Amino acid sequence: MSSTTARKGRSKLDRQLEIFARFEHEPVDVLTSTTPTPFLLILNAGSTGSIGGIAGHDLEAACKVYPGFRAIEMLLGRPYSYALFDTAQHAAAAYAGLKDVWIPMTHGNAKRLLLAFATRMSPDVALWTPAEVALAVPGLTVVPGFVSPAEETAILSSLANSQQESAWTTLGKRRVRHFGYRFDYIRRTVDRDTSAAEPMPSWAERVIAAYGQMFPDADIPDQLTVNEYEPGSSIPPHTDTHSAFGDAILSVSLQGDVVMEFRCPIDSGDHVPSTSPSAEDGNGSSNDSDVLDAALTPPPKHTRFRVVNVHLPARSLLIMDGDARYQWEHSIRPRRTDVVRGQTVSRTTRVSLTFRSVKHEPRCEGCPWPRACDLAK
Ligand SMILES: O=C(O)CCC(=O)C(=O)O
Ligand SMILES: [Fe+2]
Repeated sequence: MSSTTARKGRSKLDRQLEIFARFEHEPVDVLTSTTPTPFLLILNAGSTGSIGGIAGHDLEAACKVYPGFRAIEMLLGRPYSYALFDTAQHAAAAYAGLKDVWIPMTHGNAKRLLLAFATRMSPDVALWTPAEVALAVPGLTVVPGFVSPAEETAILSSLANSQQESAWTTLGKRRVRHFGYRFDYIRRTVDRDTSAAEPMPSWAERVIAAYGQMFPDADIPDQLTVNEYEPGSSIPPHTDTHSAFGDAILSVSLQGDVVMEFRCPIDSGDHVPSTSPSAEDGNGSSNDSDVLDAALTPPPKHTRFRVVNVHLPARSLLIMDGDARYQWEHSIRPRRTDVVRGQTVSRTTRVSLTFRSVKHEPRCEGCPWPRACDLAK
């Protein structure tokens, strides 16, 4: 390559980096890394169509010949995308192979990719592979296909039994129902009198048994909250009450998919570079009049968060443990659509089964996450 061409290439890269930084609201040096990361950033191939309109499958075809390739992530309306690799070394090999190479496109000419390494994925990308989720939020596990379609149908029809209509409580725009133990929304803790809740149904015992088989060392849940969300309904950001429930919190998604948001205050010892505006800045949760199974103390205004969106497909199991359970907050934003793998998908009714193990005394000894702990307040 001549030095003039190299100079031109460099300034084009710089320009695209600036555009990228504007979308991501962070400086380029925070968003990108000079040493390889698993996130290969493709600065001139996105889903806008205005910058050459390379298709996702063209990028995939170019990347999948490199070992360790996992997926292409595109965001609607953004001029950049990501190629995800298992490790930084795999991404480095692909970078070396793809840099300065013309990539054939289905619709038209070839295109030369402008590449860099990103320190993380955009928080607007909903993660959808279990490996990505585990990397992004410590203690978070997604098990796709945990419940079979037949079991899903059986559970939903049992819950739809019209004779049990009165067992549901409406909270904001969602309905809830408690089995095993009830949650006391006034005292914001679990009601330890088992007669206050419906007994665990046989289908819940089957779900618990399947979990116990998969994770033989885990505590066996004895409390279940069923949430039913219509499209557009939400649950505000919260951490499930530390003093009331044990380590793992499980959520089984049924009937509809959703994108769940996880967030962690930036200065809480989790030193990660990604930020996103606080919910007060426009995602609708400050107007959320909802109540939930948590000691909810809103974080101070202008708190900056590391935000990770996670796609929960119907019939998947989500496990929140460790930091994900005790430090990160989870929420469902009040939207009618989610963006998953670059596609806008309409939400449908979603029923979630949240399984927890009740602590028989309120306690959370020596909590390493005091900021999120109801007893440390
Ligand atoms: O709908 C879900 O998956 C989560 C529900 C939840 O966070 C809760 O009930 O505490
Ligand atoms: Fe929760």
